[in-house]
Amino acid sequence: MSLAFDLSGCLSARLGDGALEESQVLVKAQSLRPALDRLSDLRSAGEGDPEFLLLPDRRADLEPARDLAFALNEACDDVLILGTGGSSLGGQTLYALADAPLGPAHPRLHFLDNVDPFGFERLLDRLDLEHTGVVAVSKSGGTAETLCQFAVIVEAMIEALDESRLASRVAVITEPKDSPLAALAERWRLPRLDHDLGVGGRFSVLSVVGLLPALLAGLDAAAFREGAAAVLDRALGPEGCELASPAAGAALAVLAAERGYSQSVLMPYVDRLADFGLWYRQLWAESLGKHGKGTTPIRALGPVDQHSQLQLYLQGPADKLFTLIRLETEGEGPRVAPQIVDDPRLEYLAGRRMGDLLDAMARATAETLIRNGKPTRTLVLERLDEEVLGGLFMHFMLETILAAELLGVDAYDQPAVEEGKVLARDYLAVMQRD
Ligand SMILES: O=P(O)(O)OC[C@H]1O[C@](O)(CO)[C@@H](O)[C@@H]1O
Repeated sequence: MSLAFDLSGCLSARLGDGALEESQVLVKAQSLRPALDRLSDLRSAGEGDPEFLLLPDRRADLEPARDLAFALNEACDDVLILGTGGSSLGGQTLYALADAPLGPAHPRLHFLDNVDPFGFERLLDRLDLEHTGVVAVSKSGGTAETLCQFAVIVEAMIEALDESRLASRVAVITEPKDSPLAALAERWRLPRLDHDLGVGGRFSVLSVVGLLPALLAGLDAAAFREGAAAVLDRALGPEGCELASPAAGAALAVLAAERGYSQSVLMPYVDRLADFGLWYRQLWAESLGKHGKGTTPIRALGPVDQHSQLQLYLQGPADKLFTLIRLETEGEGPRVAPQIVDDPRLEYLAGRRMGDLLDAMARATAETLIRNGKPTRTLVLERLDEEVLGGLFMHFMLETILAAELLGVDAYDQPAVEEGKVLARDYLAVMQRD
């Protein structure tokens, strides 16, 4: 499995004089060779940082996750996945791949990643807690929003089920060390999966953090890792600096940023990848946005955002680098019956399939962006399944850490977000308790 990213729409051959030359991108990508070799050595050694690179080759950690998924599947019609940022977005993206509704064999998953009491209480009111499971995910075990959700739900579950049955419905994924969430799990002897110590939240999608929700939805967890492994093999091997590689994607983003392209739009034409854009947004933003560096990730969805954002993309500031992802859908989906649209003005639609329209829209937008001089990278997928999605995750994680390498920033920390967290606690401290 390989992902054929096409960068030609970002280069002078298509965009004209003044645009980036292919050779510039390739030279920059080549400068990442030592970094790629380091990552390759790490993978061969089977240990070291960044540990997320080792996940595609692991299987043993999936066994306890399968057991937990099986137990929750047996007991629950609904499972709430509590957590935020990297503890939620990967799972949400994987879940979007599952066919919904999933049928009696699998529970409905609800990803609660916010603390707006309105939506929270509305969902809780609708659930039958007797048949509801909860998985709280937090790498640090100390995130206020997740702990607040957890405390509220545990109390409701104790009331509905009795404390003695809590461990049959509530589980936790957190690092194997002391934390407020770990202590609560210990207090009620809740089942617990380890969040790998060396895997950052936004790099955790291929760990049990993303794969437990996938297993709950009946997806093939190992296949995600196989797809990621295939991308990794190629990215770290002799083809690692060719134009379609993550190294070239990183080089392109950094070179484009130097020319004022300070925003990066990811626009899939696939509903099932709508959440992928949210996952990518955190990955790119938190990993690169430091010391005045980084570019702003923008999540779009085609064709719907053609009718909302495209005007700006075409005639607004020339500051955006585009990545369009399309799935081959020509000839697929429901057909527009010619007898219903027997109006000459609709002749272009008569007898066409919905997938024809989607495909035509995606191709037309890519071409229009390029004709208007907007650097546009495209990826055409022949299919979308666990293997391909696993490969996409790995491609973008590699692209991100390689861009960090070029920018000279640490891809794995997010020091600036702490300030607001501390201030929020100060505000809470002076609020009245009832
Ligand atoms: O998994 P945790 O520790 O609850 O953190 C959730 C998210 O919060 C952040 O630390 C940012 O506040 C993200 O990096 C992380 O994905």
